[in-house]
Amino acid sequence: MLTIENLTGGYGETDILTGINLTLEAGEILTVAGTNGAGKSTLAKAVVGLLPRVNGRVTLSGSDITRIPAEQRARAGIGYVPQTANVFAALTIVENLEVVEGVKDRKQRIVEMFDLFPALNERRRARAGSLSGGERQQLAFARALMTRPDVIVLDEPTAALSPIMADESFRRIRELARTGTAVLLIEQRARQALAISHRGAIMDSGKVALEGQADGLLADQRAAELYLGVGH
Ligand SMILES: Nc1ncnc2c1ncn2[C@@H]1O[C@H](COP(=O)(O)OP(=O)(O)OP(=O)(O)O)[C@@H](O)[C@H]1O
Repeated sequence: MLTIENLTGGYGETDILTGINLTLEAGEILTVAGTNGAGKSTLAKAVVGLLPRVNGRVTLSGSDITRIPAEQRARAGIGYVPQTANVFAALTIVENLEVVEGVKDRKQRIVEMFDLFPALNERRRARAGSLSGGERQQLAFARALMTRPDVIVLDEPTAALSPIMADESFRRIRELARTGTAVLLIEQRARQALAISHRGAIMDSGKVALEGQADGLLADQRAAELYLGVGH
């Protein structure tokens, strides 16, 4: 579904990412973990088309998308929920869903989003600016799902959430993958994320330091000591 080959790039002249190779199949969850500043969000931006300078190749269902702009990638099937929630504060919840571009059978899709996120349905006429961090994150997630993306890139979706809400978010991500969506999941809660993932990649200094099956990484002593935090 998504392949990243020998990806190098950054914001200016300095490379932040170097030689990244990753693949993601339909219905698969790939967790990308790693220390602060390792380049996880930069990788997300490279995939969705928001990194100014990129070398290497990104393909979606076999098509090279490395050079196409973000809006076009979104239309081609890449959804993105950035780290700081992507919602319009002055619009209500329902209006935020109504303004997403490129949605087929919009009314039906909004009903489906409210089924998936009941908390949003309860507050559908509330302005997004008045929502809690967790609700805002759900709205950003719902907005990204409106177009039924084939691949969704989630940048720390549980960062603003309580442990209980984070559990709910992980459950939702798992369900989404079961419907065939490929999920690139960037997470600080690495152990929990790996527990719902098929595979994982651990980044360090702009490179993939370790990569493999999620259960293998969870059992890997070196990964545990260096990156996952022993006992967490
Ligand atoms: N807009 C930007 N312009 C220039 N450099 C940036 C920009 N955003 C991030 N960087 C740099 O890129 C490097 C990687 O940052 P990135 O945000 O990708 O890391 P991260 O792994 O997502 O970290 P965190 O877990 O803290 O979010 C850092 O050195 C950071 O300072």
